[in-house]
Amino acid sequence: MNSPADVWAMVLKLMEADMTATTINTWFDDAKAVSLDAKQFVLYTPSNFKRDIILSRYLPAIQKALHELFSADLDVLVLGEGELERFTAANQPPADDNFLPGTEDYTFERFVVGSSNKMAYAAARAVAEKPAHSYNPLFIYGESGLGKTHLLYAIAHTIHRTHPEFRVVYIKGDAFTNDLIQAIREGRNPEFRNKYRSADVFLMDDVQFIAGRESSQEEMFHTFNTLYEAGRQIVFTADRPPKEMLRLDDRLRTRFEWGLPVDIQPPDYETRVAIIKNKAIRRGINLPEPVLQYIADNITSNVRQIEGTVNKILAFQELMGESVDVDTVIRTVRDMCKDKAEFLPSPDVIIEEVAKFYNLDTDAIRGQGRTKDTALARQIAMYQIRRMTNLSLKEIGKEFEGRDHTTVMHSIDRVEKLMKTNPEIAEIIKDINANINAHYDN
Ligand SMILES: Nc1ncnc2c1ncn2[C@@H]1O[C@H](COP(=O)(O)OP(=O)(O)OP(=O)(O)O)[C@@H](O)[C@H]1O
Repeated sequence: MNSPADVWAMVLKLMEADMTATTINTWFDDAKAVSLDAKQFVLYTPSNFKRDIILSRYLPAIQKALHELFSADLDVLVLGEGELERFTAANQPPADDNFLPGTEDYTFERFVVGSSNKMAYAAARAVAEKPAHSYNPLFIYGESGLGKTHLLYAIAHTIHRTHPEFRVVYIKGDAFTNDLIQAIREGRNPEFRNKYRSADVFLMDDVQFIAGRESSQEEMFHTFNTLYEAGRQIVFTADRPPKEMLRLDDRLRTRFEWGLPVDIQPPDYETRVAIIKNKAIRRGINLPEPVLQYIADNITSNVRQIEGTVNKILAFQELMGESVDVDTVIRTVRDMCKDKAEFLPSPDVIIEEVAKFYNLDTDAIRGQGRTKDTALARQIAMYQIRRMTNLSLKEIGKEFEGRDHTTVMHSIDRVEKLMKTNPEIAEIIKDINANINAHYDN
């Protein structure tokens, strides 16, 4: 079935036969199709004056065009200023739990608190217990795998339990961007807006992904204002504080800083021990003290990695049915570290991530695409492959339809220079880097 926007484009085309282009431009330039079903077609124009003219003069023409398209008589509803929000709210499908993250593991009770995360934990709890009372927005930042998503889910679950009537919207920054692109493509902008702007609690994970993306930032700005003015709770997480998001709009940056920015640091030794104990005990296993200490001493920066190690050891213990000794643990931990050191991303993944970042096709990057963006994306991809793999210049050239090794060298040179003079490029490369590494997180 065609989208309402497609149908509206066809209606305009049909009406062109009976109307001048000026008439169409004057009365329909900012009209947008809102919805279409078997009985009704809904149109919106931001001006009440235009709505009245459309209704009094052009309704029969629209109905006639629709009849030609569908061989059926459809009701036509034309919405004016302020009516769109009411219409979408009234016609919205009942709030479902799709927006609510599924996992029950991520609760406050299962979050181990230590000096590195106690501020973030306390702020998240305060927000969950009294939404929109204390910190709004709450902005939690820190490196990957330190518990930001865990806290966000915990907020979602707590509020869902205490206020089942609240609409809790959870979305990742990149999913927001994708959703927006799709909504624009399908002419579903009002639906998109309504989905996010009608939230009682709005949780956005990894908001850094919207930085540098114009339409996402624009949408976020209005979403933020609507929610904030309506007194709704907003929480963001990101891998860095707002002031370090160089490609973020200033007006968003200031808003992100309005409430409480709070960081999560890598856990200290005591917290690491507590996390390991906690994960083991929940699986009904008591790890001997030296084992705990060995893991806590050697896996230091990332809770996700600690979890991975503990899971491996517990699986081993469950399989063998006996208590693990320190030697086995040492071998497991060494293997984990060795895997890390020896792992090299593949050129395919690197090119794929650069392409995704620039919204390009991988073929365009590998091949002959000549736009400014494609050329820069290609140079960045070459630079990243050189930096992240062991490939020679010649081998890198082969990845790009057999380009010469001097071309590769010049590209890498150019990116290195750009990184020194243009902080935005340095930031973009950092982002792409993180996305590439995310493929290999365990
Ligand atoms: N303090 C903690 N207590 C218990 N588990 C934790 C703690 N911190 C993190 N974890 C666990 O570590 C894993 C990684 O955490 P999480 O996904 O929340 O990280 P993140 O900061 O959102 O990372 P990313 O930025 O990569 O999404 C999860 O399984 C989470 O439950």
